[in-house]
Amino acid sequence: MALAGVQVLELAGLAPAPFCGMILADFGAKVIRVDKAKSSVASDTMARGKRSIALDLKCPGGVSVLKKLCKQSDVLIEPFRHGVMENLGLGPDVLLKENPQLIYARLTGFGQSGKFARAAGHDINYVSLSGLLSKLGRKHEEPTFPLNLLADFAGGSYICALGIVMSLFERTRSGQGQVIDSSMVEGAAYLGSFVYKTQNTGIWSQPRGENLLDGGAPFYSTYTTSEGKYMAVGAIEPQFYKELLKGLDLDPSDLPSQMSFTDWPKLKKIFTERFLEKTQEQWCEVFDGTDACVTPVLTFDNVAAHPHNKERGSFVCNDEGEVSPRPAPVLSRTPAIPAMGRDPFLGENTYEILSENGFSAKEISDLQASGAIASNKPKSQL
Ligand SMILES: C[C@H](CCC[C@@H](C)[C@H]1CC[C@H]2[C@@H]3[C@H](O)C[C@@H]4C[C@H](O)CC[C@]4(C)[C@H]3C[C@H](O)[C@]12C)C(=O)SCCNC(=O)CCNC(=O)[C@H](O)C(C)(C)COP(=O)(O)OP(=O)(O)OC[C@H]1O[C@@H](n2cnc3c(N)ncnc32)[C@H](O)[C@@H]1OP(=O)(O)O
Repeated sequence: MALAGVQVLELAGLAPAPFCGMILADFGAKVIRVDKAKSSVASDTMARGKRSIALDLKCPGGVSVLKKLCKQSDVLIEPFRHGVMENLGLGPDVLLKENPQLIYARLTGFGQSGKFARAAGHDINYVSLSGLLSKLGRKHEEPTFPLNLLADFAGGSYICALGIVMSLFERTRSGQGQVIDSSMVEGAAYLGSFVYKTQNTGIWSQPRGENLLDGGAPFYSTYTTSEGKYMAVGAIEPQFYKELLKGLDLDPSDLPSQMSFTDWPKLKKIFTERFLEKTQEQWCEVFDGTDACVTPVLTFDNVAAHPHNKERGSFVCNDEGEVSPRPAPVLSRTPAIPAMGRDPFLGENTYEILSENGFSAKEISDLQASGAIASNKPKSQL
């Protein structure tokens, strides 16, 4: 796999860092999640392919274990607000001095500097500060956030994973590590570059929810079918719009022009009424295989069984019967091979990780006795 041979330490966090670690694990990195020794519940629901070591970083023994692990690792991902790592004596100055090749990824909401650097926050706060939330939502409604996908995962996990991979690549030339300041506000804003950089084109000239791509246009929207399911329509270009009208059995000469936005509400009403005439399956029969850009809104229950997704194997099922998306993108020679086993228990692999990283059996039992480490399988793995 592409990242084989790369050792990553992921300090346990809520959602963005876990997904970042999972991406790296899916593509072959050896990812070690560092859990709290005193914690009993894992909040990491994206632990695929990871192992877990439990350390108490509030005690000197735990800190020195992490330092030693960092000396032998390529990447550290830390998910705490600014200042937490420094307070633990694990700031980048300390760790990069001991291992100048370390890539020290700091995945936070507000970044390492600025007024909010030490403030608590969640996805919705980061998207709001990115400016993008003001653009999302239906007409006359409050801004609507797309679950916690935009900042946590797209602007957070993915952007941070990209930073890590770029740093690993750069390190092959310089031999040096570096610090990644991955702010979810900035990651989300950066993903919104298209919206920022098209502000003067006129496509956002109307209030929120009344534009081309924010649900204002009748040909870029969702519609309810006769049995209460939905179809997604994205027929922007005239040739595709023509196919849409054909599928809906509407005569263009009876309708206002496609780009007359003052007529969009009227056109939307016509489309709404037409979509209510058939079931989702019937509309798929009409539109599948055409260029009308009309697709069913699939649910988690039927997404893996859709013929297109099934043919490509876009979803995988693990040993516990849990269906999830296959890692993307697909690399031709070194594709990701997601692990199929269950997620690790907290501290399940503490002993094996320590011994792989040069700790003797005596050192491990001393650490255990001092409470610096914890394990779910204390005896069986010694
Ligand atoms: C909207 C999302 C958040 C969604 C989260 C949910 C998806 C999950 C939340 C709860 C989960 C459920 C729950 O766990 C129960 C079940 C468990 C089961 O296994 C699965 C199902 C569950 C139902 C489970 C399901 C889901 O997983 C949940 C519902 C987000 O937006 S996430 C993004 C949040 N923002 C950031 O990550 C930005 C950067 N971070 C921060 O700003 C802060 O970390 C944050 C998030 C505000 C939290 O602040 P907090 O004060 O709590 O932490 P920090 O200031 O960062 O400090 C951490 C302290 O911990 C100490 N520490 C760390 N490691 C160790 C260690 N190994 N040993 C000892 N101590 C440690 C560290 O020193 C800090 O201590 P101090 O405070 O003293 O400095």
